Amino acid sequence: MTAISMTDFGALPAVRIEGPDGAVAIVTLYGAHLVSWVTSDGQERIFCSAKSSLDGSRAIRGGVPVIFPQFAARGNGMRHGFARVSTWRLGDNGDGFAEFTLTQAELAPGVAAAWPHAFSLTLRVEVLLDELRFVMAVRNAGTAPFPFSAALHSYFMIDRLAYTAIDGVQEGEMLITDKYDHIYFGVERSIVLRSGMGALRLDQQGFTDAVVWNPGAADSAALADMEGDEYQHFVCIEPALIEPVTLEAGATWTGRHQINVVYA
Ligand SMILES: O=P(O)(O)OC[C@H]1O[C@@H](O)[C@H](O)[C@@H](O)[C@@H]1O
Repeated sequence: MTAISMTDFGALPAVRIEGPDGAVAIVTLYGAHLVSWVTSDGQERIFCSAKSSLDGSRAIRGGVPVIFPQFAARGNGMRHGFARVSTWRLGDNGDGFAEFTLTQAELAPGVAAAWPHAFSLTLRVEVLLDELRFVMAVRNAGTAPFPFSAALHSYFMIDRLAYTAIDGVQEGEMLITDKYDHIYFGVERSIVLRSGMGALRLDQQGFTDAVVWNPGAADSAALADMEGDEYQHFVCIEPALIEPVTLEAGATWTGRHQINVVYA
């Protein structure tokens, strides 16, 4: 059985997507936020903080936040955009996949007034054999162009930072021991994340850049929604479109991200 069903994650309504090999992903309607991906070997691959709000009062800390239409504080709007704090609608769905949609109509009135563009955002989440696949599409449904940035701010679970290496973002293997926050522009290769929990291969199309982030001990202690040494147990590797792209009226931009389990 590879169907989808409704569930809860904390106080948030969510969609459970089961793949052909028994892998399961959970996506909350709040943010179209993937909060869990358990592969067929029973291993959780995605980090979510034990202190995260799970009631829609603020963005979820962990999972795969959808960043749109602004990256971080690079603009005058809401930090990392409004998509992660808006409630999306469940759209087309079937065996092993679900699509989520957000348009101007779903936005809180203040948010819609601050970003007055007719848009349609779709996120397709598909659970395949040892693979998680995202397709994010932004459509300009209005009559004038608008600029946007986008990212899938993926928090990957690792056992410890010290046992973790990232390949494919720079020359040679990259190691993180504490705070790290860097944008790699023009990523063209597969990225491989290796940790004591095995390896994941990350591929992206449409997203031109990748952000690698970990808050380290000091910044993590300052985050109200992260506890203790949790920063040791994730690394964010985010397919991103950092420099705003102008989308013409009627046009659609598509970004894709595939995460594959790599067996040695
Ligand atoms: O705390 P937020 O808004 O979820 O942002 C987390 C991090 O997101 C990353 O994408 C940024 O590069 C970091 O600078 C930022 O701290």
